[in-house]
Amino acid sequence: MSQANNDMHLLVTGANGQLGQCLADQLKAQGIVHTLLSRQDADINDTVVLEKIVADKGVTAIINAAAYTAVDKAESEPELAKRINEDGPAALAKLCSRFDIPLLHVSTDYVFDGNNQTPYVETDQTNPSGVYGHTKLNGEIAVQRHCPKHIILRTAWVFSEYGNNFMKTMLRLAKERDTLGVVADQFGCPTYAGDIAKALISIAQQIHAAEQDKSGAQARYGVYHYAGDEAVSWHGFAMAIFEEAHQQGVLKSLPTVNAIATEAYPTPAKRPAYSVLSTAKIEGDYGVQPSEWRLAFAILQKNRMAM
Ligand SMILES: NC(=O)C1=CN([C@@H]2O[C@H](COP(=O)(O)OP(=O)(O)OC[C@H]3O[C@@H](n4cnc5c(N)ncnc54)[C@H](OP(=O)(O)O)[C@@H]3O)[C@@H](O)[C@H]2O)C=CC1
Ligand SMILES: Cc1cn([C@H]2C[C@H](O)[C@@H](COP(=O)(O)OP(=O)(O)O[C@H]3O[C@@H](C)C(=O)[C@@H](O)[C@H]3O)O2)c(=O)[nH]c1=O
Repeated sequence: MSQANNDMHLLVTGANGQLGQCLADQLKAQGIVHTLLSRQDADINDTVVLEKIVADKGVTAIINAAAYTAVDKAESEPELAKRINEDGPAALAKLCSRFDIPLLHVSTDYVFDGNNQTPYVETDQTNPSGVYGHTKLNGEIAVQRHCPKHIILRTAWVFSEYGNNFMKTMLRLAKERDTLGVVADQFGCPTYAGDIAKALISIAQQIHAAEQDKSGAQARYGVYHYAGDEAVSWHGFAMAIFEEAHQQGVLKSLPTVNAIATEAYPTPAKRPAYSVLSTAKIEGDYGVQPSEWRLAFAILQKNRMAM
């Protein structure tokens, strides 16, 4: 069931999530032929429905933006998290393999334990701490096992104008309270979902071109890290959010933001203390630049799109 010599047609699962909606915006803006599937349209585990869509539409690659992303809730719903983060990607990988098309799957910095002191590269040892990270890692393993033509894009600390994210939580809390406590001993790289969408589409286009290239150019598959260009603590991220929001007039006054230790903010799931991702490999192989998260954030604030 090969899809060779077709025009590119991207299928996006999880289309109502924050990454899914950014993908939809970019695909429409770039005039790329695509099909968007929300959970209501098709569950990623429902291979009968998905197989028909791939065949009928001549899909040439799938981008899986569907996931279970409630990090703390996953600790009490491990079976549901497994179904969405492991079984779903496994089903998609088998489907892509049957059609001989690439699967671009999205994963997380939470596959690492956070004990590194230098940015994580793709070959570093994984060792997730919580259910979410465990299920995401098992999803990666399933994709690698079942679909040779895979891109696993690990990203981190995602924010956007859509859905739920740390930026929106902070802006909401700043309206409700004068004082907040935010952990200052966990470090990572905020990443704008719109930039992840651009990165995924660019990779899909480059793979498609290589697959069509009769000269023998090879598509590069494997695990890639993609994240923001500057590492901060959650406290640093919160300060950046508030300062920009204040400057743009979104917040009338700055809240007091206390820098606290992880122990002072107990959560059901343990998070990595350090999950900075090196983006050197994706820059080298695909020419994709890291997310300029402060710039993206400023644009969202300026356009009043961050509330
Ligand atoms: N958010 C973050 O900070 C980070 C996210 N990531 C990864 O990035 C990817 C995108 O995350 P993000 O956009 O933030 O996630 P969201 O939670 O915003 O979106 C996930 C989407 O998946 C859908 N979904 C859930 N279960 C199924 C299912 N069984 N079948 C079809 N669709 C389903 C959800 O539908 P519904 O709305 O109906 O629940 C939701 O629309 C995920 O792989 C995530 O693990 C990586 C690092 C950081
Ligand atoms: C709301 C809040 C959170 N925190 C802390 C808790 C936690 O350590 C950190 C981040 O909190 P959140 O629960 O909002 O973020 P969290 O859900 O851990 O975000 C993660 O989501 C998943 C999907 C990923 O893949 C990760 O890359 C990462 O983005 O901030 C505070 O210290 N004070 C606060 O008021």
